[in-house]
Amino acid sequence: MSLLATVAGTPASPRFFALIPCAGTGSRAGTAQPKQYQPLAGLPMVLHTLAAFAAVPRLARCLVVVAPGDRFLDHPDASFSIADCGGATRALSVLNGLGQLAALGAEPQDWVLVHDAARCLVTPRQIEALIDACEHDAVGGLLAHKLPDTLKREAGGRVAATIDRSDKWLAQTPQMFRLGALAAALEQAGPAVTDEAGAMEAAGLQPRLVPGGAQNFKVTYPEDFALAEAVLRSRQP
Ligand SMILES: Nc1ccn([C@@H]2O[C@H](COP(=O)(O)OP(=O)(O)OP(=O)(O)O)[C@@H](O)[C@H]2O)c(=O)n1
Ligand SMILES: C[C@](O)(CO)[C@H](O)COP(=O)(O)O
Repeated sequence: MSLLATVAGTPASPRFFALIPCAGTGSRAGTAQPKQYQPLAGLPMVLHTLAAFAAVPRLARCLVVVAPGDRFLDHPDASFSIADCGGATRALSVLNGLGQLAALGAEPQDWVLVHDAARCLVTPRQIEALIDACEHDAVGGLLAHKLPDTLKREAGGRVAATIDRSDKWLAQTPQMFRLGALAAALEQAGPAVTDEAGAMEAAGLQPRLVPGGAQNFKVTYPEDFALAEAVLRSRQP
């Protein structure tokens, strides 16, 4: 037990941090600038993402990881911190961001909620639901969406089989794990792992699946922008 915890008489509670990987190029989106900076309903996409996290009082700090030299978000009174330590893959951007959080005072036992800048439709209620479901969990977990459609396996442009979908989920973000365990798992898994849960699974752990929702999709392809814009406008008063 740390000195602080001994003095206070109770174990120090882990804190909650948000880490937003925002250093991708958005190659599938076909936009001139990285997709996370495209205007949507009057604001750059990532500012919608950050507004959702700013509305969760339990978060101690939100760190945005951008590409080296990226000054798009520089702002003196921002409710978030920025580190231009993005890497060549999402996993490297997250790993570098975890190092920055540690340098800013986050402890290995603190929780980190990693969320794609490009999932701009996440709501404060969904973030709270993930924390509520995972804060007493030994491992942590992720928002995910149960597969809504019939699932096919393809071979040469034709259906080879219909797959049982009853146990299939689409992984979303945020994904919430302890900082120390996540950093170790990402180091071990290597730069190609596509989500935090995958790194934890490779370490032999079973992250908890927490229902997200169809609207928490990742803006990935050109047609996704119009859908995201429509949802954002439908939420405006
Ligand atoms: N080297 C990278 C790659 C991705 N990301 C971030 O990870 C999130 C999810 O990744 P994805 O949608 O795959 O974004 P991109 O890699 O930018 O897209 P694409 O694969 O189409 O190039 C995005 O917010 C993206 O900015 C990152 O921080 N660093
Ligand atoms: C983390 C993620 O959003 C979960 O679905 C996803 O893996 C991000 O990257 P991808 O390259 O589009 O899979």
